[in-house]
Amino acid sequence: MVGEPLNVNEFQELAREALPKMYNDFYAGGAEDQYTLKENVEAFRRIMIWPRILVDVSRIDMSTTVLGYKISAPILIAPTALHKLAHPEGEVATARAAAACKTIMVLSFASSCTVVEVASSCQAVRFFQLYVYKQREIAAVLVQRAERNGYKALVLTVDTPRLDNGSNLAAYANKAMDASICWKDIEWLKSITNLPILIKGVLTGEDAIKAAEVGVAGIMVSNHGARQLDYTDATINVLEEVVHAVRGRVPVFFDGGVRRGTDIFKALALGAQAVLVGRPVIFGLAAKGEYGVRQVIQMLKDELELTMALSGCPSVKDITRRHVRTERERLHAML
Ligand SMILES: Cc1cc2nc3c(=O)[nH]c(=O)nc-3n(C[C@H](O)[C@H](O)[C@H](O)COP(=O)(O)O)c2cc1C
Ligand SMILES: CCCCCCC(=O)C(=O)O
Repeated sequence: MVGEPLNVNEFQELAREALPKMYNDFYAGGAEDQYTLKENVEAFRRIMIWPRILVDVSRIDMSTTVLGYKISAPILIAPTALHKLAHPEGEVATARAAAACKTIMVLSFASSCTVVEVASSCQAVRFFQLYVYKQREIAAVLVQRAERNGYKALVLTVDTPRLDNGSNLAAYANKAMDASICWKDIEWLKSITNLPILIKGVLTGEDAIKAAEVGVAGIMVSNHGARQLDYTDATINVLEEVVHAVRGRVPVFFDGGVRRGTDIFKALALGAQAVLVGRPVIFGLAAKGEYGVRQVIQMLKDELELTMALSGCPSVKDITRRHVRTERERLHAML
């Protein structure tokens, strides 16, 4: 590739050129046939935007709040493992980019920089993503360390009772992590922390209702970037079911396949409070370190701002369900 990347997708090619094949495969790949990996992106393309005209869009305000923390735009950094494979500065560089962009980074449990290194690298709101060891006392130590170091929420990832990529990391995780975790364990987690708990990996209305009932502070609709169970539906296709089931009791966040500002607009229109971005951040980091992550987030912000202006939405609150039509709705309208 020659020249500067023009959009987030072009960072994937830059990362492929920069990384050893094994690392790139780890970051870019999905589970098995990679059907859901493709669908996470493709499903966005089947949702159309219905713009409104003659609205004053001379000023666009993308800011929003997540668990009470103000951020510049509804775009968070998803937890992803092992950033030092992408760049020697690893998660510290990603955290600095998040701070510069005034957004929140969710630090992966499998971070290659320590919780303390990342916390002391810059001022920003950070959340900590958790997998639970069979030895619960280790989980308690990790949670309390995150709390002591100023992380503001726990993100419990629940779609990984087993990891599915055949790597040594997966073998280790399968041995060490607790596949018996179930709904009652949310009570246990609440008993060892004062932090709000978000649950990541919800894909059905039924589970969203249970999550709201056990008192989580937020729900993340996610299929783990299509790295776990192949042939789950694209996350954008299940978002609305979750939003309806939750009935506003807790905020719903979204990830999977977000590559354009229009994708973010569509997710917000379907009820997400904010989106999280996984691979594009790693691709930015691999291509250009901290600056690359900043560029990726800035591109998404610029695209979202343009989409809002052209759709007649001066603030994120103005983005409504009426601003998008799903494929099903368009087919239905033909009858
Ligand atoms: C290389 C890689 C590593 C990941 N590691 C984690 C992890 O450690 N914890 C976790 O909860 N999710 C992990 N995820 C899933 C992301 O948090 C997120 O759900 C997903 O990447 C979103 O999809 P996207 O990559 O299409 O944006 C990982 C994803 C990738 C691509
Ligand atoms: C104990 C390490 C677990 C690493 C899991 C990384 C991950 O979630 C991924 O998708 O890769």
